[in-house]
Amino acid sequence: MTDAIDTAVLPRLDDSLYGIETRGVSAWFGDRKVLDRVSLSMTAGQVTALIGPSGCGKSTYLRILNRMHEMVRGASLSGEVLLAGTDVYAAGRRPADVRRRIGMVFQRPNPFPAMSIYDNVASGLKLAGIRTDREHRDHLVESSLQAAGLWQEVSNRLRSPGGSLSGGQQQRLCIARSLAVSPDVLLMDEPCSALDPTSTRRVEETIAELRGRLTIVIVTHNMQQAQRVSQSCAFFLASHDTPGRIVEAGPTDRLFGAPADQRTADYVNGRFG
Ligand SMILES: Nc1ncnc2c1ncn2[C@@H]1O[C@H](COP(=O)(O)OP(=O)(O)OP(=O)(O)O)[C@@H](O)[C@H]1O
Repeated sequence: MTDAIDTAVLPRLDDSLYGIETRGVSAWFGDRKVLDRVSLSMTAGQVTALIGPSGCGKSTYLRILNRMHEMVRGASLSGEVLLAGTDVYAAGRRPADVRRRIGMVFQRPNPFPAMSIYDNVASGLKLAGIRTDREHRDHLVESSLQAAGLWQEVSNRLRSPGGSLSGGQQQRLCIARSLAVSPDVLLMDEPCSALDPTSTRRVEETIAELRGRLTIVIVTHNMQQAQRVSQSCAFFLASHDTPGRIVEAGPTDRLFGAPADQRTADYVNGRFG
């Protein structure tokens, strides 16, 4: 094992936090424009929540951040996505490398159900092409499960299948799998929408514990959740003839307590959407 590999997969420390920023990002599916010049800075080590009514482009925006948008046939985009000051769409940058630095957790937990809990977490390393020896892998699996808040519940059954866990545990397993490769950014697309309230709380606790260790961007429809987990918020809005735009972005307390735009006030107070 080389030092370079070791450093690449060690749990992240505060001094290596990177934020992510977009400048003038627009997106299309075919010739339909769904996002219009979205500029947003997502602060290193903080949780940024993307909120807004259904169809305003939140998930599309999230998927642009780690180059998943381009996997959809006919999809295109313009603008810049800067991670540590470098455009993730720069010529020569490999999408797989970008996705390793910017991980994603989806709406429905998607562990490999027949694969063991241990191997599910280790699969993150394998998929990223990171080779480790057994001892180091054990360490990474444990520290990733610890960071995802699942270690205590599974440490005595690491060889049980991932599919034997509850929905909430499976979602934390997916978080652990993402963390195993030490990403700079974790994207979460409505990670609790398929979970019961208790599991939701547990995932929210995990998000709170991860704060300060990496940068998190979460899409949520749940206004209470946005207030509980995020420090910054961006409110997206689209209409039938206008693509999604950011109406307002800033500290979560301000967006909910003293929004500058009436549409933000109406949305966060549940008057539409
Ligand atoms: N694969 C696709 N092909 C064509 N159009 C798409 C595709 N995915 C999304 N869209 C369209 O792009 C627009 C933005 O969708 P997106 O899913 O990003 O919105 P959203 O704000 O995340 O919605 P929701 O909150 O319902 O998940 C919508 O009009 C949607 O119909």
